Amino acid sequence: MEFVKGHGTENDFVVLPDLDDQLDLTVARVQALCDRQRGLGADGVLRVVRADGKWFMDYRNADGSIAEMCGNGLRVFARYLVDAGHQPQGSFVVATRAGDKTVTTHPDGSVTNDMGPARLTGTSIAAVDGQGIGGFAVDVGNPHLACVTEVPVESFDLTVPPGFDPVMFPHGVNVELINTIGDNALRMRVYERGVGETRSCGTGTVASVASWLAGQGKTTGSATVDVLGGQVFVTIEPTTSTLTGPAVLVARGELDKSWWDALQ
Ligand SMILES: N[C@@H](CCC[C@H](N)C(=O)O)C(=O)O
Repeated sequence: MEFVKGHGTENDFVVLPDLDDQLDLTVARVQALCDRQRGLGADGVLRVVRADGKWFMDYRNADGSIAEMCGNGLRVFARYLVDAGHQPQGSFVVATRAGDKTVTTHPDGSVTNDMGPARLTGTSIAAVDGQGIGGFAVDVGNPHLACVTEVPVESFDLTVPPGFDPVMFPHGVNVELINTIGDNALRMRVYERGVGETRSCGTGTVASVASWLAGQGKTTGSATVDVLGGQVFVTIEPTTSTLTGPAVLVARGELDKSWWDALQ
């Protein structure tokens, strides 16, 4: 069983090509694959399926839970399809649980995702390190609470999950902490639902820019977002948003069949 390891701004993934939709990707298998001691190690798994003439990105968080969308994963997924010869360089559509997304791969290895609309659904408070930090709830296909703060994001302890309002976010939420660091330039840290702190979150960067704009009374604009694993560029438009950033394939290999079969 083939695997590929890749990352987008160090948000890392195990890519599992399963074109004919044969794999039984159980929670235990996802957890083992993502475990950095007993598996390959990753923030999530991207299962590559070809269904009804379309590519489908089956995304799983490291804890085995299913999420609707993954922005960094989508770039890695697109890079894999081009690298494997399944798609020519350029634009094509990938189906996700949050709908069809157009991706455009570039010769320098970067990828631009059309992420769809970033919808602001209200305001709420994240409890981080004993502090209440206000932010906007943003739906980028998956749920975010994106909090612009003047407290330096480096100072927060994200080894502990942030608290949030379970009524507003009944299915959990990804929490972003954001500083403005220059003209149209942000820095972000993120605590991801189903994973913990990661070095980047693509949907989180889109939510962050939408929240930062909303704080200025704006609904459109662009910004770079520095994350622990690099930098991405986000544009928010009236009816959609785009995310551009690197997508790197690191390794490919074979999973051991007896290891896989022993996991239920
Ligand atoms: N890292 C991803 C987001 C993955 C899903 C998220 N943890 C969730 O549960 O919604 C990204 O790059 O967007």
